[in-house]
Amino acid sequence: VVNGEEARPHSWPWQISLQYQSGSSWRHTCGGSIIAENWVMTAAHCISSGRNYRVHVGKHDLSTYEDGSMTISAQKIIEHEKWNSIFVALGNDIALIKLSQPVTLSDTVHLGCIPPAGSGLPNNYPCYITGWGRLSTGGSLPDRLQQALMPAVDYATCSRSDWWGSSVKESMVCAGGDGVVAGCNGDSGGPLNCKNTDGIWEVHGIASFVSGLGCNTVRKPTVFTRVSSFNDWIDKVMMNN
Ligand SMILES: CC(C)c1ccc(NC(=O)[C@H](Cc2ccccc2)NC(=O)[C@H](CCCC[NH3+])NC(=O)C(F)(F)F)cc1
Repeated sequence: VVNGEEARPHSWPWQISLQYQSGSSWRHTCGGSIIAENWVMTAAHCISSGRNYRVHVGKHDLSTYEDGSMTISAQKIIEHEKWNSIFVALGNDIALIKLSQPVTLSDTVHLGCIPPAGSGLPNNYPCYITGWGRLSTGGSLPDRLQQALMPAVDYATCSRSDWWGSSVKESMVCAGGDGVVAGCNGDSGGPLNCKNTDGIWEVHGIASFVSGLGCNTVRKPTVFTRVSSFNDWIDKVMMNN
């Protein structure tokens, strides 16, 4: 997250770190959200075939051991069947990870809420991006979870030609774009958190892409997979696996 701040520890208890095995150690590669005791939602572009993945839950500082945190291996990873890594602009950048064992819910490990199917966000609706992604374009990765207020940008604005144009679809959610705050590499797969009118936090987005010109590029908001376009797919996958 570029130009964010350190989150209060465990204030986003559905946020996970997706890690892959690199030799004898494990590396953070993406964020994700716990949506059921044995399911994590992330971005399809986070998944590379031939890699071994595990999920780290209940974490704040990735560099230390933290009581109540757990690492759980991925038993099965299902990418959206219409995801095409060559054409990110087509969307469907969503994957579900079935965990080898259910998480133990606690005050540092909670489920994230999926918004109602089809629910949208008005322009400028306040949301937060969270993640352990780069602190600047090409910059360093933080140890501690970052957050940033990133107002939603409606489709009418985000699809303007001087914004994302036709690269953005209605199955995506845009946020930010002020040239200051942004998601960045390593935030991929993580949540866009928005509090609904009942005061409940919902995971409205899965971080998908930012501008190749740089993470915080003005009029190039961070683009998220719109979770409320995939309620049926999510239900189907969890029922059938
Ligand atoms: C829609 C299509 C034209 C499109 C495809 C990809 C991009 N962007 C990118 O690929 C930029 C490149 C980059 C590298 C380094 C620093 C900053 C930006 N990276 C990203 O957007 C990365 C990884 C996406 C991989 C998609 N295959 N995503 C992110 O950083 C995040 F957190 F926003 F999700 C932008 C547009």
